[in-house]
Amino acid sequence: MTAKKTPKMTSEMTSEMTPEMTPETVQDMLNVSRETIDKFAIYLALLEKWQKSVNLVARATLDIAWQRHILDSGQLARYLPAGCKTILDVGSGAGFPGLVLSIMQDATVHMVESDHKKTVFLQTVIRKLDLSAVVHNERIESLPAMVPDVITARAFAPLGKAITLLAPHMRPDTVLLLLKGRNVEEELTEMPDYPIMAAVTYPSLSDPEGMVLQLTQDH
Ligand SMILES: C[S@@+](CC[C@H](N)C(=O)[O-])C[C@H]1O[C@@H](n2cnc3c(N)ncnc32)[C@H](O)[C@@H]1O
Repeated sequence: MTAKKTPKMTSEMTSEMTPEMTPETVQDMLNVSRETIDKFAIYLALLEKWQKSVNLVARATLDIAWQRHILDSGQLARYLPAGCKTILDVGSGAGFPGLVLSIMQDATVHMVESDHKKTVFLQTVIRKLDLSAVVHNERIESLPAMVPDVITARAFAPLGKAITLLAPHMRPDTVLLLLKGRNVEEELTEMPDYPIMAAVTYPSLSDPEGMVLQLTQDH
């Protein structure tokens, strides 16, 4: 590990947030096919069905799932590096953003989730949609090093803790894409001693207070 460098912060793009989002609006914003939207619809129908017996997401978000879960997760696709083949999604929960990216992308998505019931749900969606995704029912702390092209996470851990836990899985060109809240700048000042040199934030397309945080490393 080398000395910590002050992250460079830049802010790009304007929010395209709109109220009452329909699947068609999300299709336009994510620039995906009708077939992809149909797969999202099957996924959300399974989520709604399973939510009756397993607490997968906050109940209040089910009515706004296209915006809160599909768009929120799917917006990360535009920040994936060209040729991205492997994604590690940590603390996947009900599959946000990991399963959404798996539906959208020609990449293998590894999802790490410590809760057994949630992993059974993830496996069910993977089978139903025949996705190229793998579920690891364990804590990230005990997962053998994965060194993927990209690591993603939403609502997993504060930035400092997340980087410490993810460090064993990062090679020099691994990109981190994290969905964060409005306190992201505060969290950036608390980063551990790790050679991350550039932090770029993008306003969220789905959440007026949210941010996409892209972290790349010193080579
Ligand atoms: C707040 S939920 C977020 C789930 C999903 N990413 C989302 O945004 O909807 C955090 C998830 O991370 C899982 N989790 C927490 N600590 C973990 C760890 N150390 N390793 C793997 N999974 C973990 C929890 O079981 C939970 O499902």
